[in-house]
Amino acid sequence: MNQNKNNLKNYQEQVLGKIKEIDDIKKEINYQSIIDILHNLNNDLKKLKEGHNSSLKKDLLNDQEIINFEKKIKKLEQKKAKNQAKFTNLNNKQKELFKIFNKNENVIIKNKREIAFISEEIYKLKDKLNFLNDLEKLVNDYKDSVAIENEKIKKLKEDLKAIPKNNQIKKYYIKEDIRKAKKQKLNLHKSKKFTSNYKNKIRKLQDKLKNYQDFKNKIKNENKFYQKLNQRIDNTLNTSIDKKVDDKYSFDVKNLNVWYDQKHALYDVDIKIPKNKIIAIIGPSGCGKSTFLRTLNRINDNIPKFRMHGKIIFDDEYDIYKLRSIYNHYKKIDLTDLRTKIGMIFQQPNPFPMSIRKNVAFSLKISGFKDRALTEKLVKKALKKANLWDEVKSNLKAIATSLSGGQQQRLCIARAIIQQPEVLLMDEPTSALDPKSSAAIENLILELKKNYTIIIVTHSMQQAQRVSDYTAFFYQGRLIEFARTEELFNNPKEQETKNYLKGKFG
Ligand SMILES: Nc1ncnc2c1ncn2[C@@H]1O[C@H](COP(=O)(O)OP(=O)(O)OP(=O)(O)O)[C@@H](O)[C@H]1O
Repeated sequence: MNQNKNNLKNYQEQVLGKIKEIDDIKKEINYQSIIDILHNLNNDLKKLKEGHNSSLKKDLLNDQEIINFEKKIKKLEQKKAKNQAKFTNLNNKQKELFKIFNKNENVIIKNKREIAFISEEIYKLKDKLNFLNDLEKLVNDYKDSVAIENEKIKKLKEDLKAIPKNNQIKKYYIKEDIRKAKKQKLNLHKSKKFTSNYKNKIRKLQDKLKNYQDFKNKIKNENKFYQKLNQRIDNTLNTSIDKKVDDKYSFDVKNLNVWYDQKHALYDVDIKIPKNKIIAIIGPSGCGKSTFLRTLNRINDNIPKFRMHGKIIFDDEYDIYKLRSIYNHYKKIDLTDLRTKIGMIFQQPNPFPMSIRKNVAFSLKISGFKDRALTEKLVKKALKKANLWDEVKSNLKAIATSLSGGQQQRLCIARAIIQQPEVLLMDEPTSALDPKSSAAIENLILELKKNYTIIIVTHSMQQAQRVSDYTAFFYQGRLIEFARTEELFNNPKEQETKNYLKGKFG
């Protein structure tokens, strides 16, 4: 363990050393403007050389000026070479760091699997131990029983002595009782032996359990170590030359086309969805609103003959159809993780047929989270965020389907929130609800905006205007107009949008 700790420490020092090297190079070459510097140097050199040649030809420069020019050219060439070398060095070092990041990430994933496996083993062992502990209690009972049998035999022997010699029948019965008691003692002995073997086993199992628990903690700590280290690497890489994001976007959709078999459902959609805003998607029935929404967390993948072309960048970094960073091809994202970050709420509330508490805690449970106390806290927090806590706190054990439609929808929102998503996709979340419940959901959406990007498909133009910051209008599979909601409704630019708002179709 200590040896391992030292190894990890050395490894950490190595990686931190690499990070420092990169930071130093960045500082030295002012990496943000390195491309500009190289570009300018190239231009200067070109000009100087041209000037030099033409001046020589025209005989306009004296010898000293020629020497000065040549010196200047040489100096700049050296500067360029030096910067270029540093730049190349920086790129190579960053590549190395990408690789280390990826390697660490693999270890983390492997360790997580191992932790899940060990947790399962620990669970089984504890079960066995409980059973054996019960058996051990029986051993103690046996001891008492043996003592009783001994007492019985002693008493019977005394009785036997006291019986007159000629009373053979009585003697026979007492001897029979003694024989039975001895037999019983023998049985008890056998049982005792049997159970004391188990005692050994219990000890062994307890040792094994302790080893497992220690091992689990060790892996957990190791993972914390790798995660911290990768965070450091990520921070260094994320300030790399390529990545410069001023405005933050949850999605950058580029040239998206979608087909269901022969049906071309979306055409060349380009849209950037700003972070922590509410975006309404409107348009007549069948224009592709749901298709667009469902393409953002890839649940359309499940539809047979679904096909897409184009690119969707999530959170300024991940290509969601390639499942990797656009800056670092080694940095991958898992589809399940992605869907955790992009929660979805459907038209019909769909609580599971289990208690309110279990519904909200569901995702924690299936991801193997076993800390009961923390689960309770997170469930409460999610229900509070979903504005449902006060209505259900006294009866968390009630079956979720007994709630009203509006409450069920807020429960589904709590179930999505507990996964700490970054985006909530909502497909007509209020169309199955009465006006009062709809208003509660709308208020909730407005509150949630602080923490999440919300994209909401709605048939109601009033709702779009009430809740959203931006509105996208789709028509016949095309994104016709995307603008601030006020602008789109008061001053639409496109003829189709004007027609739709006037109620000419849909
Ligand atoms: N699973 C599918 N298989 C084949 N075609 C589909 C499928 N899902 C949707 N479509 C078609 O794709 C087009 C877009 O449908 P989509 O459901 O995205 O539209 P929408 O604007 O959400 O409609 P609505 O407002 O009626 O819900 C429609 O012509 C629809 O018939």
